[in-house]
Amino acid sequence: MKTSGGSAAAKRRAGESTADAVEDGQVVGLGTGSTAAHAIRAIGDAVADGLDVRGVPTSFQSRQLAIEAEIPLVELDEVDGVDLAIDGADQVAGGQLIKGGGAAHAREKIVDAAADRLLVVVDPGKLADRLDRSVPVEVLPAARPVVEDRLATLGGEPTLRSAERKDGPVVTDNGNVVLDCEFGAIDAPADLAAELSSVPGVVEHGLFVNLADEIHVGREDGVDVRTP
Ligand SMILES: O=C[C@H](O)[C@H](O)[C@H](O)COP(=O)(O)O
Repeated sequence: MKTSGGSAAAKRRAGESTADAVEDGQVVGLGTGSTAAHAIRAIGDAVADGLDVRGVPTSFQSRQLAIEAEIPLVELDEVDGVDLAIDGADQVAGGQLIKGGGAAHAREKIVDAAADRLLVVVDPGKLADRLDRSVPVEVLPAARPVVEDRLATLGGEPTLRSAERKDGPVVTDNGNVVLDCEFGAIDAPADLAAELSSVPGVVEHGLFVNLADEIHVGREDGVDVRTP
C-alpha cells in the first residue's frame, strides 16, 4: 500500500468517523488509500455486527481490503446507484480535491461522482488554502507524448510516474500510465479540470471539483467535520 505520511491516529479517526455514517441497506463506494482503508476495516467490523451493506470498490487495493473485511461487493452495473462514497485525498482546499497519489483516481472519480454523498477522509496535513500539488493525469500509453505536449501548453510540467520497485512506469489498474503534472498554485480548479478532460488520450485526472459533501479531518484527539 502507498504510504503518504500523516499521523496514523488521525487517519484512523477520520476513517472510522465516516464508517459511522453508513446505514443499513446502503450501497457504499469504497475509496482507495491508507486513510480510506480505515473506513473499509471499520465498515467490515460493522458488517460482522450485522450491518447490511454492499460495497463498490474503487481499485484493486480497496477490493482486496473489502474482501478481507468480508464486506459484500457489487459493481456499478449491478446497482441502481451509490448512496454514499468514502474516499481519501492528497490535498483539500475548501471542497476541491487533488487525488490519485495511488493512481486510483479514474475509478474513484466514477464511483465518487455516482454517489449521492461523498465523505472525504484526511489528516490535517492534507489541508491547504489553494491546491498546489501536482495533478495526476492517467493517460493511454500510446498517447503519452501528445498529452505531455498539451499539458505543457496548458502551463504544466508533466513527469511520468515511475514505480519504486519496478523498472519502468507505474501502470494503473486500467493498464494506463500516469503523468504527475505541476501547475503551481491552481487558482481556478474547475477551469483546469475542464481543460484536462478535453485532451484526447487523457483517461482521467485527479482534480475532483465540487464533488465532496463533507471533509472529515482526523486529529490526534478527535475529528473535525467540514461542509464545503
Ligand atoms: O489514488 C489514490 C487515492 O486518490 C487516494 O485516496 C489518495 O492518494 C489519498 O491516499 P492516502 O489516504 O493514503 O493519503
